Amino acid sequence: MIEIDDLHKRYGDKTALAGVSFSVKPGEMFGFVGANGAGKTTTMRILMGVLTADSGQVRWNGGPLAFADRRRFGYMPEERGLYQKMKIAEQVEYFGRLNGLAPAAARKATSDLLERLSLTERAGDEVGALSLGNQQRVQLAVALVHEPEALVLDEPFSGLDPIAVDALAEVLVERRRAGAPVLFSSHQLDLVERLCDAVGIISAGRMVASGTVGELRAGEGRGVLRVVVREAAPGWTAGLPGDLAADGDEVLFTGVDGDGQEILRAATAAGRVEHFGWERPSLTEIFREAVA
Ligand SMILES: Nc1ncnc2c1ncn2[C@@H]1O[C@H](COP(=O)(O)OP(=O)(O)OP(=O)(O)O)[C@@H](O)[C@H]1O
Repeated sequence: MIEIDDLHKRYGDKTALAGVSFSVKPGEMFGFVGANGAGKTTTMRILMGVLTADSGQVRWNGGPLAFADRRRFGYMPEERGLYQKMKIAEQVEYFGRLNGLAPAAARKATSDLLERLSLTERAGDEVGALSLGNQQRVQLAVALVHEPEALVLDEPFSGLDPIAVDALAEVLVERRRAGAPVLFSSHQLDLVERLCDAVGIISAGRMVASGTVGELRAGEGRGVLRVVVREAAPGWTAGLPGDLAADGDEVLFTGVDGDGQEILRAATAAGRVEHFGWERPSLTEIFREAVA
């Protein structure tokens, strides 16, 4: 398990992190989201030992995260660091070796990954000759080649076409299934909503919301309860909780705490209930509200 505990970081007089804490469990995919400049990259750099925190701790399986542990992590930094003149397959293999794989294992893992990421035909090309999206795929292959025990990926999906997004998502899901904690940052909230077990929203160096997507969407007072009652006696909504807006037989309740069973009982007593259901906010709406 990766645990980030109360990280603080200043750059000169600029506060980048003001107490960031969260954890990523084994086999959990954690989406790290936040506006530009919120502190995601700084957090990930501290996690990977590229930067030191002013205070706070990063723990791995209960103990301080050591250099040797980090070698078994897969990291994709924000500043992509590939050797432009080196051939793709050689480069991925090289990083595999650097991270402890034996030569044959590095070769096999490289060839498998290039296949998965549709790069096999480019294996002998120099990285510098690739489009940006394809360079991104190589960067991902480099982060994944040694079958890391944990993944820390800064914007891994940015700039990828939809087919590459699916291929990468599949690889990440596999690593998760193998028990690795997977942490990635992204501005693609639909993707985070689709893939992640847990989400953390950071704003101005503080975590302002975290939990499973389901928890965030169903939070107290969140969402709109939509009720349609046919042939209801007028005034059936009198005294019910929340703010309501009626349009014919349809009534929308907002700001309702709890599960709305009281409203269901009143609706059933009043007429024929055709619809009773929560319309939950999307992650994008939750994000906007959290960082506002
Ligand atoms: N080397 C640096 N020197 C000074 N300020 C920095 C430095 N690196 C980051 N910052 C500042 O720290 C804050 C957090 O930046 P960070 O890069 O961690 O945000 P982010 O959430 O990753 O943003 P983005 O989504 O734009 O990548 C920002 O205000 C940024 O300007």
